[in-house]
Amino acid sequence: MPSRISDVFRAHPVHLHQKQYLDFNSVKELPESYAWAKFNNDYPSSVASSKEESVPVIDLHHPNALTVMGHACRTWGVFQVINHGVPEDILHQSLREGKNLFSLPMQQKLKAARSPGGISGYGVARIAPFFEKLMWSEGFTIVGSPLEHAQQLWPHDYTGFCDVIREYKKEMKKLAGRLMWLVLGSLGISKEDLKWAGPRGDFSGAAAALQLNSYPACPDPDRAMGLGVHTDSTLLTILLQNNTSGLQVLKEGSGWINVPPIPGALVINLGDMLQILSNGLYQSVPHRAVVNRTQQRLSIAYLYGPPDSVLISPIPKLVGPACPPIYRSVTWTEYLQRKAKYFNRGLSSVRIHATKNGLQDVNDKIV
Ligand SMILES: O=C(O)CCC(=O)C(=O)O
Ligand SMILES: [Fe+2]
Repeated sequence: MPSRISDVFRAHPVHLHQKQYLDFNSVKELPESYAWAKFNNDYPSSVASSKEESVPVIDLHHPNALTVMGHACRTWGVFQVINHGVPEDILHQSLREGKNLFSLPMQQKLKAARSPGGISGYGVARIAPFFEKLMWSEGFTIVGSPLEHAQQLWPHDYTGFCDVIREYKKEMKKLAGRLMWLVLGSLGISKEDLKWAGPRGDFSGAAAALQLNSYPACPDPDRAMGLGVHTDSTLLTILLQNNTSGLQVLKEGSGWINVPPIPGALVINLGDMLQILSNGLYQSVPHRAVVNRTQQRLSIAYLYGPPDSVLISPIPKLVGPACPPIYRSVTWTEYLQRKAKYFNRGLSSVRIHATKNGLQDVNDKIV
């Protein structure tokens, strides 16, 4: 069982899959192009963790929330939050809209297909080219207004979807700003230390995308993979999952740990930009999604990053002679381009003390 991150994150060669849209519901047997098991040991049934460890659950109303969050960020890079202030109604409505979307006939979904080189729309996971086998999932990405794609999906009835998505994004933006100050506060960082958070410190210029994911029931779940291991390129990601398990995080020394759905809770992942900002004190968490035989799993990821063109570098307060900056400054736009090219070596590609070839494996992460 690989329990070290370095054992799992191999350099994935790039695979140019024929663009494949599988109508998952019509498939009775796992197609060979989706069977991961024979090709490496990074498939679900080979790597279940035997340890009884669980991702911290943080009550945002608790007076100790900041301290507990600091510990969770240092040791896990992921936690769940409850009492987060987002109305349960809007969580349910968003999942329902996601379910409706993925239930549409394939030819309808393809009307809103992500164009080559495009960002928004329906399609396979963006990280697919870095894996040899295809993933048992479909996705829908929303950047900016959902209107154009919603009109393609539901020409006569798109306002319901748009209203819910707009409301959801508004709630997520508010929560993400709050979480940022808790995470940064746990490092001793205050509003004066981060000018790009804006004059009110509300991260008004922050950039974000919404990623809806569907993992259909799978005829051979032990040999399939919903979403391959990756870290998010974000500052942080707020993830809503329906009542079906599937998300797993990789914990150094422990292996894959399930992140079970808790009704009303949201999962928070730290991303690569926060690792840069915190000079490696807080690390982005490798995660993946596995599938099951009987139930469709849905998730909605709010991918939250800094304003596109702001140069992000380790916060000056966190560097000094004893801990020099590990990363050079980089905008989110540049970082996303690097991630699209180098994938799991994205962070290493902006390290200041890089190896001779300019790159290090992502897992030479600072511990
Ligand atoms: O579906 C999940 O639980 C994970 C989704 C995810 O990691 C992503 O969209 O980046
Ligand atoms: Fe992710």
